[in-house]
Amino acid sequence: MDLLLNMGSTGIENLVGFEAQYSCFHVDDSEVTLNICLGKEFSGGELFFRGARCDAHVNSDSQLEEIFDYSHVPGQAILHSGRHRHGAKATTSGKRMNLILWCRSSTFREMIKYQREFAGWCGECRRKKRERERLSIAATKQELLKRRMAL
Ligand SMILES: O=C(O)CCC(=O)C(=O)O
Ligand SMILES: [Fe+2]
Repeated sequence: MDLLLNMGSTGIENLVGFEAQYSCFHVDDSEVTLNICLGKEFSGGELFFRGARCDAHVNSDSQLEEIFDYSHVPGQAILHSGRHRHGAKATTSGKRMNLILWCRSSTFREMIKYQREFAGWCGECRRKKRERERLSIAATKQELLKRRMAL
């Protein structure tokens, strides 16, 4: 969500559209993806999301709270960050037709190279930052305890 909000101001200058064709786990070459379910009668084909990641962490594990599945509804669309790792499960019966629109912004791609605070949208960057803070607090507590004992 952070990524979607942050890119709002940069504008989209490039749109790529195609019919859904792959189901493997991936990130899109887009800032934002619009996935429109055109129908028809089908079962299966659920989307599964496993957390947004920057290039450095694209293969890292998912945390439990990042696991999210979505069942397509004909006539409805889903908007997601291109960096949100996802895939589509197999269609188990019928025919599913989805129109995918990749919205790209080269301005946004440049900005995230230089603006460190944008790293907050990557779940793994956030997790590592929290871990560093936890270790630093633990070390400070330990140090204070040692000093008190030495008095
Ligand atoms: O609905 C699908 O089969 C493709 C899903 C996908 O890759 C996307 O929404 O970006
Ligand atoms: Fe995709």
